Amino acid sequence: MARHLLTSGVRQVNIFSRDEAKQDQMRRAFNDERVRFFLGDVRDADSVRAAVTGADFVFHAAALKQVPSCEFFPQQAVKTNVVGSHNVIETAAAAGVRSLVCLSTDKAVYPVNAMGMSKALMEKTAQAFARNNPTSEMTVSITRYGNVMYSRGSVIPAFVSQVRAGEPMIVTEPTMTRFLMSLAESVDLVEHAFFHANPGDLFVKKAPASTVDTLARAVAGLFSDGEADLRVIGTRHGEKLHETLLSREEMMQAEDQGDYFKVPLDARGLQYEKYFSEGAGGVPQAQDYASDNTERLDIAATQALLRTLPEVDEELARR
Ligand SMILES: O=c1ccn([C@@H]2O[C@H](COP(=O)(O)OP(=O)(O)O[C@H]3O[C@H](CO)[C@@H](O)[C@H](O)[C@H]3O)[C@@H](O)[C@H]2O)c(=O)[nH]1
Repeated sequence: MARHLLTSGVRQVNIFSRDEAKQDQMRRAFNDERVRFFLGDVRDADSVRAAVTGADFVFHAAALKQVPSCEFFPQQAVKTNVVGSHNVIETAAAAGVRSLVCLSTDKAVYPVNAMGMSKALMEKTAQAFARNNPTSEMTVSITRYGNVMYSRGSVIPAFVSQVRAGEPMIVTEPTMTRFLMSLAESVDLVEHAFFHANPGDLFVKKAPASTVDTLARAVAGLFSDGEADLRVIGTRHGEKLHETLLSREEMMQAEDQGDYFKVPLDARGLQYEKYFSEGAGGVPQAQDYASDNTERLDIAATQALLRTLPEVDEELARR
């Protein structure tokens, strides 16, 4: 995101995070005076204030995001993903930020794990801010992602290194499906939200999906000449068989924007009797938008998608 912003000619990019070592790596990689680094933690509102003061746009991606670890430490997920997000929203609004995009996940829909539950509450916190502060200068919006391919700690780099080492590929449940998005597409989604959001809007990018079995075989086919060697270990703590980017109820409200769906804020107040109208009738036809009913990629199509990733090209060049 920062790289993308710098090429688009912004005046300054503030990067706020907890990890000084990673900041040091980024400082060297960017080597650009327009990038400023702020150490802190979203749990500490004072540290957030320094980073958002003077900013026009804020992109909030700070989170505990690993499903299994949040199952063991749910309070930590609440502190960072819920309380921390509240701190970011309130602090950014007070500092005069014009637009804040909060990153969420398909795991926030019908959540079954602590990570998804905490992200669902982050979404509610952002929507409640929009509903309760109609005169705020700041537009807060939400983007919901499926799996971002090759993101740190995710399954694709793990599969690549297992194949390269000649080790079996560790597969949880072969029939599990996941939406697949590239990092470039996830940057586009945030940009789309920055430019098109009304307060409280939620955006998703339409995306295809594959089973984990297909994904593993696609990686094996790209990085080895032999048969895929899969070791099935079963579902991990808190994992779902399929993910949902939009619930049926959200699909009923969603606006189809081509590559994106936008779900507008339900801005009604608590006095529901004001909204009574006769004759709504009928059962609205809508389905969840889920990884088991979106476009399904086979091995060849998954490989074609993987080949569009710069990380995969770099790895293949090292073969
Ligand atoms: O060694 C492994 C690790 C994972 N999986 C499976 O691969 C898929 C993807 O797993 P992973 O890359 O760990 O991603 P998720 O657990 O689906 O979660 C990621 O994708 C979410 C969006 O769905 C984000 O919200 C999370 O932050 C991010 O960690 C899942 O079906 C896993 O069960 C394996 O088969 N073997």
